[in-house]
Amino acid sequence: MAPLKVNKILCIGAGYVGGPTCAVIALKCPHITVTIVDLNQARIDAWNSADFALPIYEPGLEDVVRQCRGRNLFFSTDVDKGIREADLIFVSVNTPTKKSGVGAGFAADLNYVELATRQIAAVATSSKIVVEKSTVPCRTAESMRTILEANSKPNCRFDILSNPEFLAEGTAISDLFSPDRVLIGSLQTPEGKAACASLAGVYANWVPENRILTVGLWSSELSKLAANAMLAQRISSVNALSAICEATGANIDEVAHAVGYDSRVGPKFLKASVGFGGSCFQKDILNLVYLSESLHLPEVAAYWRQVVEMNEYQKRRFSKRVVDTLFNTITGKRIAVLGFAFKADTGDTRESAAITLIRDFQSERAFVNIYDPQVSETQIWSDLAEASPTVPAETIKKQVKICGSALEACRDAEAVVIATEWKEFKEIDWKEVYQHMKKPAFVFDGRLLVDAAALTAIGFKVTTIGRPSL
Ligand SMILES: NC(=O)C1=CN([C@@H]2O[C@H](COP(=O)(O)OP(=O)(O)OC[C@H]3O[C@@H](n4cnc5c(N)ncnc54)[C@H](O)[C@@H]3O)[C@@H](O)[C@H]2O)C=CC1
Ligand SMILES: O=C(O)[C@H]1O[C@H](OP(=O)(O)OP(=O)(O)OC[C@H]2O[C@@H](n3ccc(=O)[nH]c3=O)[C@H](O)[C@@H]2O)[C@H](O)[C@@H](O)[C@@H]1O
Repeated sequence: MAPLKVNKILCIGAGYVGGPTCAVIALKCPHITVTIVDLNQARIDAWNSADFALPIYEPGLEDVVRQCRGRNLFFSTDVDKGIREADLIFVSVNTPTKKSGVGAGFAADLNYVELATRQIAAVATSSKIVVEKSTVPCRTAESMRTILEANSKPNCRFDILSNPEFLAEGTAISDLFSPDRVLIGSLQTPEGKAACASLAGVYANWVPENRILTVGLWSSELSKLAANAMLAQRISSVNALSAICEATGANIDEVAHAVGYDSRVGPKFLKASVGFGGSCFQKDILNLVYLSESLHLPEVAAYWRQVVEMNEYQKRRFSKRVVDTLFNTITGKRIAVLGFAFKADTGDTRESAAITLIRDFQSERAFVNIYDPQVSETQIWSDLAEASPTVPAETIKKQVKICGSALEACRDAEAVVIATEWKEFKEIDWKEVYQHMKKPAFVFDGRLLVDAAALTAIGFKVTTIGRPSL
């Protein structure tokens, strides 16, 4: 069966994945028309804004959108029109953890995937390749196929592919320009293989052939969950070791360096931290836990669950260390939290460790000053309200101040907590910060970011994750 040549691509979901991924496809494939649709009008308006005030902050993204928007890249809320016109449709909608019902707290909420699939089935009048871009539990493609086939019109066939996304926020554009691999899963039938070749043909416009991996549908779906689980497991492993370092006098940076030098382990993703955040690690591991339990594999479920538990422990441990070091009480004290995003170079705050730390400080009745170079005030207030649903908004506003600079956040504070590894925190004038803080002035480095010896020489009392207290 000859693969279909793709001329028109639709992406349903203009979020952190759909937006950058399909913008890069438009850039690299000028002969393909790419339309990205979303139900969220404000999001689409931001993608279309005249001054390129895009809805997500991602280095290099604006440049890509500037080159393609209006040429072969379009953003719209007209989902039906997009479906009718496309040959290939990416489903890149959110798949959050279920909040209620069966599997609440663990299983992925597939409602958005199902609604998008049903809309494709209802509207399509010609054959389509439907690509699962969202991260989904193993065998979701089967449910999508059942829905599509049960609702398809005559002469309308649907081929389903799995093409999970591996980009990381903050480096999305470079990850998309030169991915370690592109993974495409398909049914191993002639039709499935032809659809797979069509999508591979799109990526082949810029990705070397040996980096385009083609596998079975279920392997592809599971590989995405497995990749995130194993990445998160590395961080939980190094964070577990950081607790041993603090108690023994070993230094986690030195330990990680020594371990990572083994070519079988490798040096990347071994940075101890105040805990991993982001929209996916926790969600995808819980999804794997749920899958394991559903398959009656309780030992496997417990194994993966521990990765998330270790992460919770790391955040708790760090908050406690702040309180212990500040003479066992932070009530009425002012703490500057530098960084609110879940990692540097993104404005995304989903599951950010900073949110948990600030909630802990608030419950100890401390005052908190927050500064982040990319996160909006509205987002911070909304995250803090969600983290403490029983605390009235006025109480939160009395305890928390959002500041316009790191220096302003640190003024009159007794302690600075580095929660996100923004480069600018390394480069601030720490001597000036010291002058304006209460004494003794404490720094808690949750990201192994600053030069502890240099700060100690200025006069700070520095506590670093994975190193014993001075
Ligand atoms: N954020 C990340 O770095 C990565 C996320 N993923 C996965 O990609 C998927 C999407 O994640 P994000 O882009 O972060 O989510 P997001 O929440 O930023 O974007 C999803 C978008 O889909 C839209 N949407 C939902 N249902 C729709 C429908 N029926 N029609 C039109 N639009 C609809 C929502 O309004 C939202 O704007 C998730 O499954 C996630 O696990 C995978 C790799 C990386
Ligand atoms: O499925 C997803 O959503 C994505 O999840 C992660 O990407 P992302 O969450 O954007 O960012 P990471 O760089 O993986 O960082 C995740 C968290 O781990 C923390 N981290 C990372 C690395 C490290 O060594 N130590 C550490 O604490 C980061 O600060 C951050 O809070 C994966 O890296 C991507 O491959 C995947 O596509």
